[in-house]
Amino acid sequence: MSPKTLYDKIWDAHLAHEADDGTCLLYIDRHLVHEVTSPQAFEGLRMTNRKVRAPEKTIAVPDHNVPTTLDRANAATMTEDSRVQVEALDKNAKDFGIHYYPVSDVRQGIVHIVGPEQGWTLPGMTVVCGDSHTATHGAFGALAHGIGTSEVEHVLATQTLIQKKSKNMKVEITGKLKPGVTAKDITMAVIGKTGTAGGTGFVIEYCGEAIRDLSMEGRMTVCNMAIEGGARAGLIAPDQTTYDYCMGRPHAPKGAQWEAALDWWKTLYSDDDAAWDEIITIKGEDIAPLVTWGTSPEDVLPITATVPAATDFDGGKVDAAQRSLDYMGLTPGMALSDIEIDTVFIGSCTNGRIEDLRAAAEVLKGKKIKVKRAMVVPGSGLVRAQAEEEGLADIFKEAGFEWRLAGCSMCLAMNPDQLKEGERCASTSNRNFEGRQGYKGRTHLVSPGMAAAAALTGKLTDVRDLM
Ligand SMILES: CC(C)[C@H](C(=O)O)[C@@H](O)C(=O)O
Ligand code: SF4
Repeated sequence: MSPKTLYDKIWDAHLAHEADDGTCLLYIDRHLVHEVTSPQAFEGLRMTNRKVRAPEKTIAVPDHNVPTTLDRANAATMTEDSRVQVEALDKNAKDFGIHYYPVSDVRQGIVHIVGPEQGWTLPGMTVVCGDSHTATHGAFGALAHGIGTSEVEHVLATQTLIQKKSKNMKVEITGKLKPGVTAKDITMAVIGKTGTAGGTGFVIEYCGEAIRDLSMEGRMTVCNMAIEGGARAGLIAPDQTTYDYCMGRPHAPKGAQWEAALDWWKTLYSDDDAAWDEIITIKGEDIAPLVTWGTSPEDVLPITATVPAATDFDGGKVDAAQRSLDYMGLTPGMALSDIEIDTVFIGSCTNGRIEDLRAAAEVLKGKKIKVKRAMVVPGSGLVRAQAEEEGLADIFKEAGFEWRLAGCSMCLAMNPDQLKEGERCASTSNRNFEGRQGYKGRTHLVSPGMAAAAALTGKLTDVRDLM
């Protein structure tokens, strides 16, 4: 047998049909659904009198539009558009008989946090969702693709996805990370190196000692941002860390089925002599705590650096860099650590898991924030409950953070949590595009520890100075 990458193995195991032009039909094991990209898909089924092909493999949860304040059960806190989308999901879930975690359920949260938490996402699976950050699930060694609304309809109706095979890229992070450096810094460092288009046409497998050393939470953070690097998916081969995370989850296999699953999962790695179309290597010890200065996730610099000048960039990027600097209101040459922040957001499918909250709480313990507004939005109701049990919620509240209910929140301006014009935010989310967190809002992407540090000083701050 010819050697294969992990991607090749999962692909081959799910290939239902291949046409002469290379167009393939992949079988889909899990279809995750949220309120924004699904209403028309369900409407399409209704209009043609079709059912959901595999309701037992289809899981829905509202997350993007839902308010995160304690009074959210009161629909008046939602805009009309949001209310319509969430109500449509309530109805569609019921009418089509799919698994559903409504807003009132403690298990509700961001779809990419709920799926793994409930044991829906498992190694070797194909996972899709009408959402680009579906890449997150690759942390389990699952082939996870973000899809568009017409594809959502196709998967609902057929449980298959039309795809062309991507190329294989290996991203190796060698050695150990330095203190204060996290999974978020790894994934930002990769995008800083490859650029937002570097992954185009590829599925990336992350490997190396620094990746192996990460918890599942950290691995999800890394794969989450594969999409910001342009990749079709991100993957990490499953190992004992993965099995330990999955074991005992509500929808993970049990008993003999667990043993059988484990036998298959243990075959899920890239063979030593597998062929790679591209290989990128970064030394773990070279990665510093990073921040973004511009309006693209590739605009990363170590917190110890200064704001660049547009002329520092190659011809093609000069105009974009100037526009970024103007939008962000920054002067070249100023220290990144002198940039004043008015809002801090800790949450999102990148960094809204329990370990992220622990990392932020560690920095905040016994201290008070200096920023105007800071909020922690746990990625799910269960993350929230666990953080309360561990005393993290008290640390956040005593420091001056708002302690919210689960949802996408200020990761994107689709719900009431938004930046005002000109406001500047240190955010643990994954996109710093213009207007992403609110009209004319300014976003600096950072790790949870760095977000906490910024909250304490009122400026972008090197978390290592507070450790
Ligand atoms: C709303 C949704 C389609 C979108 C995505 O696909 O990623 C959102 O989750 C985002 O992060 O921008
Ligand atoms: S948390 Fe942000 S990135 Fe993740 S799904 Fe929600 S809006 Fe998209």
